[in-house]
Amino acid sequence: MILARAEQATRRYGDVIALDHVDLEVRAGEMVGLLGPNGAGKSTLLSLLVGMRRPTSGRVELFGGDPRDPVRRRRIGVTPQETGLPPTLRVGEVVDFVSAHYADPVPRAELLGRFGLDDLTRRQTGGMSGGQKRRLAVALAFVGRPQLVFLDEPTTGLDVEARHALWDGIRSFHDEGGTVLLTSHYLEEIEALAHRVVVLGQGRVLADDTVDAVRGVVGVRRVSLDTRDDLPELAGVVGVEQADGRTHLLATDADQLVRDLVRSGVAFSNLEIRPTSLEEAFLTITARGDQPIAA
Ligand SMILES: Nc1ncnc2c1ncn2[C@@H]1O[C@H](COP(=O)(O)OP(=O)(O)OP(=O)(O)O)[C@@H](O)[C@H]1O
Repeated sequence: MILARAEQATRRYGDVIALDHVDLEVRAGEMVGLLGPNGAGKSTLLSLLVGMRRPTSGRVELFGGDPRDPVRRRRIGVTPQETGLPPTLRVGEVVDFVSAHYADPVPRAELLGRFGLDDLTRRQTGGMSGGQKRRLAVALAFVGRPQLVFLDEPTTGLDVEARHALWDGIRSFHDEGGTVLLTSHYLEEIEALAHRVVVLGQGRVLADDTVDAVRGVVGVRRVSLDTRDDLPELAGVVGVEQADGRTHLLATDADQLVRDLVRSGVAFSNLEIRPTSLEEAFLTITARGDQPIAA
């Protein structure tokens, strides 16, 4: 069952094309990661799907109908990128206020416990750390027992421990059958949580596939070596890095690169070839910009 859908959705802000004919389907039970650099259009896509903005052209659907319909919106949970919590209200009061909008909200203690906030029930939100506020903002997306949750960069500003606590909260929702669409700049976050990744670049879908497949499609390998020589122009090299006294080349065809290196007469040692991380694959895809690599 498709819970949210964009069909050829385009959104302009004046001259800026934030989304350019985007197709996306989110099915029940999925956890989908939306990846893309700053300005790729991730937040805009979420704002269309949750009914906060309308597409300039194309269609968006939530539970098979108009996302602006309050009946549909009551079945979703949202954490926007920026959250404003009333600073003088206590954490418990904020939760109670949001809960009051739903027929069967998650009990306060259970919700706060799930996100590691149970000690803070009586704290005014103005006295919370940035990370604590972020956890509360994410927790609030779950209070109405939503079927589908949209999280825009949920763990921005969190330290490692808080990030893991939040991942656990998101995972437990998903394990119980919930559906999640999340954006992130943390590529390890998508990898840790989601099986499917949609890569956006300059408003277009560059890839929509499993995390493994995206890596496979890109097929970039990291070729590392020690050399004192200047390297010649080498075909298929999409990135060069110097780190720890070694030279690292990101290559679309590592075998060919090694043959070219040997042929070039460059003196090198300690050659090592390994698969790239998702981050490297992602940078390669977005650098290619205009070439969609997967349907
Ligand atoms: N309200 C607006 N008015 C004008 N331009 C906007 C507006 N909102 C977004 N944009 C532009 O639309 C493009 C997409 O922005 P969007 O915020 O959707 O990207 P994003 O992928 O979420 O970026 P980030 O990772 O930085 O949050 C950008 O070029 C941005 O400057």
